[in-house]
Amino acid sequence: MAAPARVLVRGTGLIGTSLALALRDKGTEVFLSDADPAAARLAADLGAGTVLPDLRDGKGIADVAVLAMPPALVGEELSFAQECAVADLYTDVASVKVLPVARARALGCDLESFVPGHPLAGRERHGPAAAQADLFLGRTWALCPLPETSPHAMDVVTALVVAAGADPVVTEAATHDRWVALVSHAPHLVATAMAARLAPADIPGDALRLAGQGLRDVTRVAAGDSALWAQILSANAGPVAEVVAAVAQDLAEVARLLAPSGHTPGDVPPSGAPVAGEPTNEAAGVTALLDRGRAGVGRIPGKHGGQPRKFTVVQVVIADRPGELARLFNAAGAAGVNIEDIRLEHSPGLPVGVAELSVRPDQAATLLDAMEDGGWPVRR
Ligand SMILES: NC(=O)c1ccc[n+]([C@@H]2O[C@H](COP(=O)([O-])OP(=O)(O)OC[C@H]3O[C@@H](n4cnc5c(N)ncnc54)[C@H](O)[C@@H]3O)[C@@H](O)[C@H]2O)c1
Ligand SMILES: O=C(O)C(=O)C[C@]1(C(=O)O)C=C[C@@H](O)C=C1
Repeated sequence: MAAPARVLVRGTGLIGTSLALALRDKGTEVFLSDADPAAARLAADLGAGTVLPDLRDGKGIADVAVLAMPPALVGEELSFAQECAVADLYTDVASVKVLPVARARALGCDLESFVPGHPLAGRERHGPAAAQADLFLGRTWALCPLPETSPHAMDVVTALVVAAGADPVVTEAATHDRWVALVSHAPHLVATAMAARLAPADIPGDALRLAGQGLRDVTRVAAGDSALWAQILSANAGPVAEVVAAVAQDLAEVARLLAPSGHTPGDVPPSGAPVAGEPTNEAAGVTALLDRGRAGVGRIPGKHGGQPRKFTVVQVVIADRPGELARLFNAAGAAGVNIEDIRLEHSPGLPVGVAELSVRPDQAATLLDAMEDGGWPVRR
């Protein structure tokens, strides 16, 4: 089935605007609406569609309306959108499913036309400016039809998800929430707990200058929006608490193994105690957890191949001095290469960093040549 011809995105933040951009790429006519008019305007300025200032003026404007606001508001917004009859069918993108479904049911929404959904793709940034047209490429998108959901609604919303580049997976709302507790919500808390150790009062001197990619990988998602995550975690409290307790148990056990009784880390070991590096029962316990961890990583689909992206990333080493990025952009422009996105990997205090430039795959070789000609070290 082809992508729906007309889609209304209500809530034009990171997810709503990313979806709007992806659907526009496929020729869908997209209407944008947000409780914050500036967010809808910015999404429109980014090329995501046309602003619909008031839902009450949008009767019949879309085939599908996508609700992309925080989870606790989805029920009310579904009820309002259906009252305005803005679309034939409705879906949402909230990170939890039981709560919005219960709210929609309690409010007497029409559930035949509603397909609860959740893209398993996102970023630690929010708002329309963080949107990416290829955010959903190759990612899983959970669809949780209710007993009342019509097969037609499922077909059309599935076509929307496929048009966005994602891979639909059908599951039931409560099962979805249990699974995402393990694969998304608890991981967010674990990253947060680690990042919280980096508070200024706990950091000796310049310790963070030694931070490499490991710390960045482990803590990236902890930069997410606290208000949104507080809602997600409280809406999925039971399943998340279970996973976090199990992780805490593993960590407590390792802490116990690494700090044998009577010997706190940093002390001189008591005489007769094994010398660091000597194999011990404790080391075997730690290794067992490390092995379980390695096996777990191996089970994550796509982890090794990476997610397919629409753009090729070119890495360029740049000096940390004023005007360097401008020089880089000018050189790319002079070579006729359009930079679609940029990310800087840079450790504070170091004289160089790495600019990761996303470009269309057919422009990558030209950019690499231009960078080399300009004297920048590149990674081929
Ligand atoms: N951030 C992620 O990584 C991610 C991934 C998958 C799903 N989600 C889900 O997507 C939804 C949106 O998250 P986001 O990251 O795009 O957040 P965001 O903050 O970037 O965007 C949310 C937008 O909703 C608008 N909004 C708030 N209340 C509204 C209302 N009552 N009516 C209309 N608009 C309203 C806000 O003004 C904002 O523009 C959430 O339900 C979240 O759980 C987020
Ligand atoms: O990659 C990120 O930054 C995310 O936070 C994405 C992520 C995830 O855990 O995978 C987070 C919450 C969403 O509901 C879906 C996706």
